[in-house]
Amino acid sequence: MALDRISLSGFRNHRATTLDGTARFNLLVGENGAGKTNVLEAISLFAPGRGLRRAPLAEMAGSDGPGGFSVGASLIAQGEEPVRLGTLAEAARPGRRLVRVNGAEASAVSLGEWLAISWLTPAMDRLFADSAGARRRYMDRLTVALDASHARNAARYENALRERNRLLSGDDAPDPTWLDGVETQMAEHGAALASGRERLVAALQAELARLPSEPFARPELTYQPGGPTAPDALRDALRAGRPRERAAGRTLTGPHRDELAVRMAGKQQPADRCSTGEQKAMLIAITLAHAGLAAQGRASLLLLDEVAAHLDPVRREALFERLADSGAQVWFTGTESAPFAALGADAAVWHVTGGIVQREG
Ligand SMILES: Nc1ncnc2c1ncn2[C@@H]1O[C@H](COP(=O)(O)OP(=O)(O)OP(=O)(O)O)[C@@H](O)[C@H]1O
Repeated sequence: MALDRISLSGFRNHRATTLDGTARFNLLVGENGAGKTNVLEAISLFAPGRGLRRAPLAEMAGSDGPGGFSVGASLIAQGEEPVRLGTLAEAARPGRRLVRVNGAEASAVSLGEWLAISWLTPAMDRLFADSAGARRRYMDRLTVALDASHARNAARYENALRERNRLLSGDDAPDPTWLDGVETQMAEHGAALASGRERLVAALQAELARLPSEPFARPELTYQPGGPTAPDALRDALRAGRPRERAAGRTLTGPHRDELAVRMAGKQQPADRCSTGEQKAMLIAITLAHAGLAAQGRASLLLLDEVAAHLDPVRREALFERLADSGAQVWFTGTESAPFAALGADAAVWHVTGGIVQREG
């Protein structure tokens, strides 16, 4: 299964772009600022959530258009009717993204029944050095691709956490009955959130352990919970922590303090102290492991923004081999096509210039 026809209308600098007859490997080539990443971002909207740049919808609407956008695609599976997928934002309904499957309105979460999308972008290069919050968001994004209900657990926990922090930081002493109710919510959704992250990291770790550690540095991942992970234990910890947390004015235990610890296999130092190239190699390894886990009989898409051109020839070839084994439909961006020559006839080359896309040949 793969996306066959993709169309962008009023999306950033793409007024009306259609990519017809996409291939197993697709290379978007063009100068800086041409609109290559914009195509990847549009495709990423077929995953539940905020897309590859985490941008607000209004920002994605073309600045010279009416203030909305639409992205459509057809998904083909051998011997079956194509499935038409669409997502759009309308100027009249700010902040709301509509999803359509075969013309009928659907939820963003339902897109996960059809597609699993993984991506790697230059913005993720700082993931290991960034704040723990960035790694929590990363864990959540990867978990949602495996289990869409994780997004609901995360949102409900966040809401309850915000409410508890509001109560703790108020001028008046918080009402204990109100706190009881909020903590029960936090315990239920927080335990589900923690268990989703824990399962993700265990599954990724198992997948990574099967891969050779050459030529891509293999990361070792550990999930470090920010509090008890069982509902009762979390509720007890929250209750016991009330005096201290009232003094601090915020909640100090729970999955909002989780951490994803990463180090390179065979090295003791944490990932943020590894070289830039080693960090990139570990990110590639995690992305490929995740794509392998996420596929589960669905169409698997990998969006690799400016990845291949930064690899040396040995690693680039190894990446292409692993991608060929993965079964995923792959979308690369690059400023030139030469680094992708080894993909040969399996790759479609799409030239992007000022928001206009043309297929080579
Ligand atoms: N809402 C918008 N409306 C119109 N144009 C936009 C909008 N948002 C971004 N752009 C334009 O899109 C272009 C950037 O596109 P994109 O990030 O896809 O470039 P790219 O080809 O990936 O470049 P690079 O190789 O530098 O990463 C810029 O020219 C920017 O001005």
